[in-house]
Amino acid sequence: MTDPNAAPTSGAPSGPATGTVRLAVIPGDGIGPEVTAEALKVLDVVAPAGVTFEQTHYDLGAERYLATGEVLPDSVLGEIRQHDAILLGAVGGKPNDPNLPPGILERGLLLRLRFELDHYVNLRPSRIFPGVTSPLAHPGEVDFVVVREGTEGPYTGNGGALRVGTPAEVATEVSVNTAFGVERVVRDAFARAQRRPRKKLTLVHKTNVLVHAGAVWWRLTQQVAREFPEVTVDYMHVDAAMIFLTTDPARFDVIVTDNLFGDIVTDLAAAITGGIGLAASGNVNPDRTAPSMFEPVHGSAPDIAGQQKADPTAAILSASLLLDHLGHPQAAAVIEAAVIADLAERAGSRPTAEVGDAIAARVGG
Ligand SMILES: NC(=O)c1ccc[n+]([C@@H]2O[C@H](COP(=O)([O-])OP(=O)(O)OC[C@H]3O[C@@H](n4cnc5c(N)ncnc54)[C@H](O)[C@@H]3O)[C@@H](O)[C@H]2O)c1
Ligand SMILES: CC(C)[C@H](C(=O)O)[C@@H](O)C(=O)O
Ligand SMILES: [Mg+2]
Repeated sequence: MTDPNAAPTSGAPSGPATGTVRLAVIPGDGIGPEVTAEALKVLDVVAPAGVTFEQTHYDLGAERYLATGEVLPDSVLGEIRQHDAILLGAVGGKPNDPNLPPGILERGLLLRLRFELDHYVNLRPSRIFPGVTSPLAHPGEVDFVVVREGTEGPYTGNGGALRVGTPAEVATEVSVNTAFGVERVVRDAFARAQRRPRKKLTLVHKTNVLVHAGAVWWRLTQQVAREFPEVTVDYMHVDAAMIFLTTDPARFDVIVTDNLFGDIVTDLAAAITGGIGLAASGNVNPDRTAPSMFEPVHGSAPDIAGQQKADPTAAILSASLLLDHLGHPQAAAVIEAAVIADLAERAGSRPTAEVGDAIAARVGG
């Protein structure tokens, strides 16, 4: 999916990657390998002139953990760091799978990659493509992007538990919000809003209750807004945002929000724009100090894994975001156009590989 916001200031390529693009591929668990195979199929046929992808596949995920106890060895992280970009399928087992310690793959693998590679912009575009049915009766023209903070909030692991298993148990999961972290993601979101036709930014938070974190977000949003006088700034409490996302999603242009709110907002955004199988994302390091990582918003979907029931469109659109990030907007647009054409003609469900074949054929043809 073409990032309509690629810009020279933030989140944008410093120049097209030519020659060999080193791509780290982490298919992961459940439907991850199934959808990743289709994204790679499409990347194969779209490879922009003069560019070849040199893929390194990493068998990180539940199987490796269960066989070896390894989640993300430092040496592997070091190797991944040497790549130009990462394509990830999904990781994790069944929710509350007794064979996997809670969060072992989510925290130990996925979040570790996002944190160590400084993916502070978690970019999640939402759009209702022509021909796609939204569960909303009158969704209107929906085309917004969520800029979810990716390295802070309640995700940092700043917490603990006391007297576990007793009636006096206490558990904390502290939300970390640094001025540095908030300001940089807010500035990135403003820059994206500035480049979009509607030039509107909505801060989504809960400043009426989370008063400390909320104050940092609110103040820095106001402050950074002065650098972007053309951008209209709106604010919405996250609970009210859930109302408007379902009653009038067309009002949103760029949403900026913290890590946890962004996680929740983007699953709803996916649902109202045709389903989780269509929702793409980029974990972007706008400063390019490490490779960015592209992945569908969805998880490993253990309930449909191994059955060729997964929709690979989100993974394919994530590959499009990847190309755009690497400085190939035209190739990215070709993939997006192929997806749009395929979506317009979809009738009934098709096996995962058939969807990939159909999109790859449009891209190649
Ligand atoms: N980025 C990631 O790797 C990521 C993201 C979310 C969840 N997870 C992990 O995935 C596992 C399952 O989590 P969950 O069930 O909460 O969320 P999920 O996104 O895997 O699945 C939610 C529902 O959406 C459906 N679904 C998901 N992707 C689909 C697709 N491409 N096509 C059609 N239907 C699709 C599933 O069948 C399921 O009914 C957990 O271990 C969770 O931690 C990983
Ligand atoms: C699996 C989990 C760590 C992850 C998140 O919460 O960010 C997922 O839900 C997502 O949306 O990518
Ligand atoms: Mg999520």
